[in-house]
Amino acid sequence: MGMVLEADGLGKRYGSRWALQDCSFTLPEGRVAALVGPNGAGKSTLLQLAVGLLRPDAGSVRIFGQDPYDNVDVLADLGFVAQDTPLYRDFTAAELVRMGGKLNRSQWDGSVARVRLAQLGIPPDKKVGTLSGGQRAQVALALALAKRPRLLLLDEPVASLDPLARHEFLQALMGSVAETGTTVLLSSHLLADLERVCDQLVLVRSAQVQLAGAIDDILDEHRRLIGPRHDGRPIPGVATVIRESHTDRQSTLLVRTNGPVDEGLFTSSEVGLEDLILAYLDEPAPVGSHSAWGVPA
Ligand SMILES: Nc1ncnc2c1ncn2[C@@H]1O[C@H](COP(=O)(O)OP(=O)(O)OP(=O)(O)O)[C@@H](O)[C@H]1O
Repeated sequence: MGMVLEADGLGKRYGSRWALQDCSFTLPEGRVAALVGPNGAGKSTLLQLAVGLLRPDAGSVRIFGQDPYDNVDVLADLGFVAQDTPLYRDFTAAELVRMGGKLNRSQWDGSVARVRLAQLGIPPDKKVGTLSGGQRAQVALALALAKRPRLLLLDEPVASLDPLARHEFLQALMGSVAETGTTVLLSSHLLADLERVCDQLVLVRSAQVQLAGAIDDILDEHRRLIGPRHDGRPIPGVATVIRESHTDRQSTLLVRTNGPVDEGLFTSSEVGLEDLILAYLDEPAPVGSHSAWGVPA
C-alpha cells in the first residue's frame, strides 16, 4: 500500500521551544486518520508542515513522496482547511466557488460545493464575512471537498458546527472518501466523532508523537489489567504502564503490551479508544508552569 504522508524525525521550533519534535509516522493511502492531542501539543504545526506552509527545522515530511515546502505541484492534490477556516470575507460563497474553479482547473468539481451549500441553506449571494462561524466553516469544507483532493487535511473542521451539522458533515466526508478514495488527516477534540469515522490514529502530546498506526492494531496492543497492588516492578509482557490507580490491595493499570501478560496474576480486558486516548493525554503540567503563575504546585 502506498504512503501518502511520511514524516521522519520531523521538527519545528519557535524560538528555542520545539512545537513539534522527532515526529515519525506514515499515513497509508485511502485511510481516515484522527490527529489528537491536548491544546498546544503541536497538531496545527504538524498539519501546516504537511501542506508546506511551514518549513521543518529538523527531519522531513513527504507528501506523495515530495517535499511540500519545495514542490508547489504537490498542492494540486492537497485540500487543507485551517483551524480558523480563513476565507476572503468580502466574497460571497458563490464567488468563492467560482474562484476555486479558476484556481484549481484540473480536478475541481464546483457542483460538489454548490449542492452541499444549497442543502445547508447557505445563501450564495451574501458576503461570507457576514455568515456565522459555523456557516463559514461549512463553506470552507465545501470548497475543500470540491477540489477533489487526494489528501485532505482538516484542522478541527467540526469544532464550530452544531451536533446535527457535525454528524452530517462527517457522513458527507465518509461518502466522499468512499467515492474518491481520498486520504484524510483530521484533527479534533471530539473523540466520539473520531471513533466513528477514523481507522488510523496519530496522537501527539508535548510536541511528540506518542502513538501512530491503525486503530485496531493500537487497541490490540493495549490492555487494562486489574490485580493485586503493584509495587512498580517490571511486568512480563508489559512495555509501558500508561496510567495506574491503586487502592490498598488492588491496582488497575492501563498498559501497552509487548507480549502475553500473565493472566494468572492479572485480569486483563480490552480498552476502548476514548479511554485509551484520555489515558495518554493525562499529563502533569510542564515543569515551571506553577512558578510562572506564582501558585503552589
Ligand atoms: N506562530 C507561533 N509562534 C510561536 N509559538 C507558536 C506559534 N504557533 C504555535 N506556537 C506554539 O507551538 C505549540 C504548538 O502549537 P499548535 O498550534 O501546533 O498546537 P495544537 O496542538 O494545534 O493546539 P490546539 O489544540 O490548541 O489547537 C504551542 O506551544 C504554541 O504556543
